Amino acid sequence: MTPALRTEGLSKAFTLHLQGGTHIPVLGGVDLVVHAGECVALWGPSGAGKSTLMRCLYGNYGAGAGRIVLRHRGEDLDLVTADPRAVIEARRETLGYVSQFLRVIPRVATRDIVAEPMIARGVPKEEALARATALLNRLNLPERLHSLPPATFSGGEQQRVNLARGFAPGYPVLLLDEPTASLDAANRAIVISLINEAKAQGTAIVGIFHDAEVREAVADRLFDVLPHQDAA
Ligand SMILES: Nc1ncnc2c1ncn2[C@@H]1O[C@H](COP(=O)(O)OP(=O)(O)OP(=O)(O)O)[C@@H](O)[C@H]1O
Repeated sequence: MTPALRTEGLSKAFTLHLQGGTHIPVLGGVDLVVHAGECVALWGPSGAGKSTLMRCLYGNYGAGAGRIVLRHRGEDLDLVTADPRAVIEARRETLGYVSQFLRVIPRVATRDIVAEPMIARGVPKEEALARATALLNRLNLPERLHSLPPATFSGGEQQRVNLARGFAPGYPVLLLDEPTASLDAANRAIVISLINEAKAQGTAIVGIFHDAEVREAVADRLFDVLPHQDAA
């Protein structure tokens, strides 16, 4: 089976230009393979490079070497060399990302923030808004908050808005960076259900789950992210 997402020899280092060009190697030769319907949890000590790998997978960080191959529209797309427009299109159609923190857009209502990626994928506005409302309700976000911008929401409320926005479109590949970090037990259980339902529908998931209970409930396997040998 063709993987939904894979990396081949992915390396990433940071160069601190304001610190005399200090070179910090983080990822070295990472070969990650994720298939449709499975959830792979990134695993490794603090500082090993899990978040860095996640950001590379979404194309937020350029790679130093190697390939990041996404199955997009039935073909392989190398996110490392792809044209920026192709990356944007892949994010719209194929690759979703739920980061830990919501990037708040001023004055835009929560319901619209959640509906926006669905509308961008061609879902009619009314249907997108209805799906947004249903998912926000499922995540226990009080209905009185749906029409407000989330700037003043609590950390857990903002995380649930982010989760609704990431899960609603049904991306074939979903990246989850600590999706339950700010949530209580009841909402964590709902997120576990959402992840397992997405897997059952064929979504390939890569996640960072510091919460052992969540990780054990959703992850099919762990992928070791090792501290770079030059960094030891
Ligand atoms: N933008 C950056 N510039 C310079 N160094 C960075 C940058 N981002 C991350 N690093 C460094 O890369 C290393 C890996 O960081 P990263 O956040 O990916 O680790 P992590 O495995 O996710 O850790 P944690 O489990 O603590 O969140 C760290 O040593 C960090 O200092």
